[in-house]
Amino acid sequence: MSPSETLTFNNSRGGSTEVLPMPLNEYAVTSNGFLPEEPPLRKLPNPYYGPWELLVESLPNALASRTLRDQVHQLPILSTDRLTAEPEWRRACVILGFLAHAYIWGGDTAAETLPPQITLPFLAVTTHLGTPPVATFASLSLWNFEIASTSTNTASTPSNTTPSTSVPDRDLDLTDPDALRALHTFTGTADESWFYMVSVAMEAEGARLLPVLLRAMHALFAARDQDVPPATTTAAAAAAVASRALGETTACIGRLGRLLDRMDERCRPDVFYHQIRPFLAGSKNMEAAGLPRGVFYAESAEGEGEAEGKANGKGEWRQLRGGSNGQSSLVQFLDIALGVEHIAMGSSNSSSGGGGSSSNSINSDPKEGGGGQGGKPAVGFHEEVRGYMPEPHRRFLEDVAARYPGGLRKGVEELLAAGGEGKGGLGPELTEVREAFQTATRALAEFRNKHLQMVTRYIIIPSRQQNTRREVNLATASSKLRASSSAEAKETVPAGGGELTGTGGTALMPFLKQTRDETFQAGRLEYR
Ligand code: HEM
Repeated sequence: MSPSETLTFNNSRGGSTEVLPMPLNEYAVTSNGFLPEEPPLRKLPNPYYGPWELLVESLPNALASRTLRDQVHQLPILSTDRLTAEPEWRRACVILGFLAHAYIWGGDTAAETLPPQITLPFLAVTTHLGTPPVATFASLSLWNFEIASTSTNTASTPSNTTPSTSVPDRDLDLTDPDALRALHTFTGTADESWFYMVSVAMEAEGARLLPVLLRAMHALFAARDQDVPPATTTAAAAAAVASRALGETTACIGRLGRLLDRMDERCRPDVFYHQIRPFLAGSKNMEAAGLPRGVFYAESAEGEGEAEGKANGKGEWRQLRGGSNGQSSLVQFLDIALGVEHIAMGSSNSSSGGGGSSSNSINSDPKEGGGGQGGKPAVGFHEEVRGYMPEPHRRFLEDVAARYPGGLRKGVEELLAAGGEGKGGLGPELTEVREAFQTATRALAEFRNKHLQMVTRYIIIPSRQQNTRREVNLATASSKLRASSSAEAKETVPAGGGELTGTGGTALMPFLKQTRDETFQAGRLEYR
């Protein structure tokens, strides 16, 4: 399809039909952006799945009483044959993601083997949805919310009276985290629900930018592709569309930042670090937490002995990242649209100056972890975590990037190159679009700065406080020693020494600072 062709997108909110350059509904992108159009199912309708529902409903109690693993062993191995519509598959993914992480991290030591009661259906469900078999941003946040204010399922409502779906209400404002509640948590705390719901509200807030930025990229690329002299009304009109879109982007990123600030209202840093975060951990780079080989996904009862070297039953060792907001498609969309480029840490092009893959590298293969070595090309965090997004969202990002390479940065640079000073033509429009672009990239970089400060409050500072809990979990495991002499790394040293890492072994602060700096960098246009 050429850039000038358009397809329609039926925006069910308000019933209006917008003309957009890409068919968003083919990418499971809705009027709520990467969130589903309707609130997620609160219960699988087929009573066959009752045993899963019962267990996930009582998850915090089962974890607190240390009975979760026994209860999982008593589950029947359920087939996915009775899942029909997409919301049911997503609901199953939410349930199994919570059960899997609760099973692995809900004991005195980490469980090296995931039993077939979880593994078999989880593999089938995640194959269907195109995600790895692990809790992801999608299963923890995008598909795990309900409307608190209109819901009949209050905390005191027994689960057997819970209706199978939330009440759809098109006027509901998903951008208000006060109106939302997580369907499931590990800890049963309001802190954990708030942590997920702030993210949902941000996704809803950012949803409006998807059509706006697509139209702007479309306008600039279409103007460029028209074989006409630079200083035309087409180019001027395109510059005006882009300026407006960038203005909206700046305002929206400001609102995203204000939502991020609201995290502190109900999610306490010590609760996050010591109680919630341990359950979000994955199985990659988790040697210190007792998972040197990752987790064995047993596909038969015999396979359960594999971790102890007892049997050669069916199954597979997997090393996967844990759930992280870093898997948000919205932020990656903003990067693509603004032309922000992230270089894999440790690759030779790295702006942080590293050469080749290093021990602090966040490079890895999405399925196996630890890549970027042994001659394999370096894969950066952002590229890697695309493998943790639902398949249609990943495809959407890839298609947008392929269709508009370099995004608005490239589009604006080309306008400036073609119609810049001394070439006549687009004077004020050019100045306006250049400034709008620079303001928008600065807003995104400042958003990342805010996020950095949040990581300091929620991870760095609590990591320096003594953990009195006896579980082996990410809170303790992530503080493992990492050889590093850089000044930045020293800032991140926790109480016992060493460098803090993210959910997939990321050298945390250097990585986040590099990501922020690359965002600022995009604002330094090649043509001024
Ligand atoms: C208590 C709140 C939060 C903490 C402690 C936190 C922590 C982290 C950590 C440790 C990473 C490094 C990568 C990883 O380990 O997966 C990360 C990355 C990231 N986080 Fe957060 N995060 C928080 C909230 C959020 C929210 C609400 C968003 C909403 C979009 C977000 C977006 C991102 C993004 C996009 C990345 C990837 C790096 C980038 O592109 O800038 N985070 N975060």
